[in-house]
Amino acid sequence: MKLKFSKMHGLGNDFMVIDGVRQNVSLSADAIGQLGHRHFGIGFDQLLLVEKSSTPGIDFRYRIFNCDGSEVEQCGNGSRCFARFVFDQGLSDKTEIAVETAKGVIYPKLEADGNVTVNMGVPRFHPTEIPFQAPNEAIIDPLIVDGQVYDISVVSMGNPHAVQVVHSVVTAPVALHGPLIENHPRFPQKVNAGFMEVVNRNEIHLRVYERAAGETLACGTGACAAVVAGIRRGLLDETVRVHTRGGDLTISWAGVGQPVMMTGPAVTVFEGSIDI
Ligand SMILES: N[C@@H](CCC[C@H](N)C(=O)O)C(=O)O
Repeated sequence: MKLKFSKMHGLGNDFMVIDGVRQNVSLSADAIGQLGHRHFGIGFDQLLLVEKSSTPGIDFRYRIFNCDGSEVEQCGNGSRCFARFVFDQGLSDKTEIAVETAKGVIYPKLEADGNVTVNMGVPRFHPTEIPFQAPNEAIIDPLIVDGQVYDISVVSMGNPHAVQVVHSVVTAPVALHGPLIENHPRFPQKVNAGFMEVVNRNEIHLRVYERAAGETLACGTGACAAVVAGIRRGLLDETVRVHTRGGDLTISWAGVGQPVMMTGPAVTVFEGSIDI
């Protein structure tokens, strides 16, 4: 069978996006892993699958798979590409849609300037919602990694994040400590590890070692989690420019109980088809 797809990216976080509304798609974790391979496949950080939703008032269902084939709950850069894809492919003529994910509904909106703004939902902090092994909810938790104590803030944006503040993202040991944090036994479903350098109250630099994908050029949910963590620590104001290695995102959060808003680009690189 020939499977049609688009190759897209949000700030260099790259995706294979598949229309599962007009195509009958069934891919095993192994098959996704092969497609995701940078040398033997198409290559991507995540595969995004567009499906119909059976929930009244919801336009689509959004399924996300890391490049190792594992299904995950949320992907921020992917959500902007998802909205651009369904509009450009004629699956919807709406510029604002409601999209069901494994962990709640998100609301992407295509902006006149080509960017996409997404209401990413309300962040969660309770250890059981991450999940994270801790006696109670805290803004900062000490995590012992390789004999050192890391002050992390845990945030769920649907998917799990552990954010730490570093002096410089250039010298931060992302490749060395990212996998140790990702696989730390206190995170039973693993975690995305964020390294945030605060420039001022409205600007940060961020690198994220993503669960199952390694360091990516940008992580949308990682940016949301970092800004939320920075605001809770009293370091940041409500609206923050996040500089990633792949470019900039704007993230806003009005506080506990409020949704996180993310604005940034979504780019189609090419369309293709592959025999599966
Ligand atoms: N790149 C994404 C996050 C993708 C999922 C993540 N690796 C996980 O396992 O939770 C983003 O832009 O949010």
